[in-house]
Amino acid sequence: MAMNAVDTGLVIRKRHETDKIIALGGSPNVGKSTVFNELCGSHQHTGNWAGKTVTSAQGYFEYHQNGYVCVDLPGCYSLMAHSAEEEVARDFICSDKADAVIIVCDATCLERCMSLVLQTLEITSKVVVCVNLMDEAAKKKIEINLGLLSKRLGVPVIGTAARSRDGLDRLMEAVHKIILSPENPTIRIPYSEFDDIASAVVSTSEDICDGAVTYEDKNYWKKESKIDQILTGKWTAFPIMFLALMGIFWLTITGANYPSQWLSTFLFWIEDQLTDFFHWMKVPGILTGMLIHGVYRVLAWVVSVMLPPMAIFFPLFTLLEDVGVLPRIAFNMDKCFKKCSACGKQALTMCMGFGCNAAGVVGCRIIDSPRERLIAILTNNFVPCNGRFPTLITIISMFFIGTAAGAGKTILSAGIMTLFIVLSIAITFLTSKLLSKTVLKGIPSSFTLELPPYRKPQIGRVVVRSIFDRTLFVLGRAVSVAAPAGLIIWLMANIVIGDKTVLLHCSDFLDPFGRLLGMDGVILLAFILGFPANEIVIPIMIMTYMAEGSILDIGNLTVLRQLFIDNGWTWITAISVMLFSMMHWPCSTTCLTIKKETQSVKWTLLSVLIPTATGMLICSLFAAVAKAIV
Ligand SMILES: Nc1nc2c(ncn2[C@@H]2O[C@H](COP(=O)(O)OP(=O)(O)OP(=O)(O)O)[C@@H](O)[C@H]2O)c(=O)[nH]1
Ligand SMILES: [Mg+2]
Repeated sequence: MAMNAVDTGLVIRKRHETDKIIALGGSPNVGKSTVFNELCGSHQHTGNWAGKTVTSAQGYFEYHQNGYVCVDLPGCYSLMAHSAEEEVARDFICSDKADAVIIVCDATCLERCMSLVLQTLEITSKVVVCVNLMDEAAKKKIEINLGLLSKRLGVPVIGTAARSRDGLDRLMEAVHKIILSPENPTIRIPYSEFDDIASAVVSTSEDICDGAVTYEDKNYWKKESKIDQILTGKWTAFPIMFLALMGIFWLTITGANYPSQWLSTFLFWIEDQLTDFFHWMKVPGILTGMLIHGVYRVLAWVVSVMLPPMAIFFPLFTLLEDVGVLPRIAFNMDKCFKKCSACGKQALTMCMGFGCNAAGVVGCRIIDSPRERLIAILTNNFVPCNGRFPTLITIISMFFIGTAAGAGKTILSAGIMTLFIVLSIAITFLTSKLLSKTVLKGIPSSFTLELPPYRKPQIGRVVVRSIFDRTLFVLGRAVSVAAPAGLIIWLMANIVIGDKTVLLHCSDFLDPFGRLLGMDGVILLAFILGFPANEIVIPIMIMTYMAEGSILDIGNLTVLRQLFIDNGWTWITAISVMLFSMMHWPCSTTCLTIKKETQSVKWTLLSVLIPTATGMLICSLFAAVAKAIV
């Protein structure tokens, strides 16, 4: 059998020499990563839209005492790759690295997945076809004759419902057998022998499915198209999106309010206990200062301010993602992006950016045209990521709403937050347009955006997974940055050079620049020190202001507000900080990711320069106008 050995550049990490390698390929959004996660116990990103997996992932599991390395590949419709991530899949399937290839198909539209199966069979006979989403097919009254399909294809065809692990054992049994069997050219029943039709020998996807897939209820998509008419309708789409966004923020702000206060009360109570304990142990004052008033205090702040909103926002976002709302949002925004000569899929990468800009930047691989991909990468940072939401929420609560929670007040804060997000999206459009008129000239390419079927999410699972995989992950990263930052700030606040502390020297130096932008030197310093992670910006401001005076109960927003006001904050400062928080340099992780994705220092620098310059321009304009009015 002819096999092209393609160098895939993918390093397979086997645990034992005898481990077997399984490739998991298939069309986009058919459940490859779900199969992968269930087999390997991993937590690859899954969700109901096409193009989540953009690089391959590896996992390990044992079945019948045999070791398997499983490779989760990006989705592709055919082995004729169009985009970077499809190439990853094609190269791996075409290389001879895999001992077996599982092609995952969607049971509700099997025909569409069949051409990839046929193409793969041209390359290797070690194929197992996994017809996934059998539960959905059953709901839609689609019947599939797996035996007949297997006969026609000449390889095992196994029905699964990966999300509930149904059929995965049978799948592995088949894989195990096919790996053990000697390599045979696939013996397929030629088309001429399919029952009564005898006109052609070459089988196509249609022929393979003919008679093996029956639709009992042909109108099953009627209900979905009705929902789509509303969600993507000319007059309804944008108001619904706006309200949904506001609803998410309302739930996040309302839900996070009390837990945030409880957490901070608790964590600062611990701080007191720790201080007493250090005193009792006769630990030198400098060490107590560094560890408790430096490291611990910033950590406590990051955790109490960030954890509750994230623990609410991420599950909500994941639910929308699993139902299938994300691609509808992209569909609605397609026209706007086209007008800016950018790609409609940028809406998807923008949505990813709300979670984490670095993830959004990697997600840009789903955009085929290099020009449009660069536009999406360069503007991703305009939507505030989860590290910046808490900053925005805290400032809104402190300066515009008051700290007492009431239904009216939280709706107002959700409204303000939504307006800021709409602004950030508007700036994304403007910058995309500007880029496509200047350094990244070109006409928009066309693409097909898939609207996946609505899927019922498993709510309990979504909540648990989004808390463990996303919330704790992001929090962990923030905490690991916050600890050393706390130490550095404490040192800067306690080392005196000349007549003042290093911290004061720095903030005094930055003060004139900060004032120009409607802020002050301390705030600008906090943004600069927050380069490793945006989450620590507010804690740094608090620490710096506190290094000058001293207050005790910083867990309380009213006290905190007073601290800020005592340091000269007005509503102008508050809005300037919010604007600058949305528009300044990307965090270090995002910068590194941009460098990796673009392979270019020039584009990385530009991606720092664009939001920073925009933020400076908008903040200084706002500050000048606002001060003139007041
Ligand atoms: N009802 C049902 N849903 C499933 C099943 N398997 C996967 N899903 C859902 O289908 C959606 C897509 O699953 P993924 O595993 O992300 O699909 P993928 O093929 O890896 O997608 P890409 O990486 O984007 O190509 C997710 O929302 C899953 O929860 C299943 O057996 N039944
Ligand atoms: Mg995937």
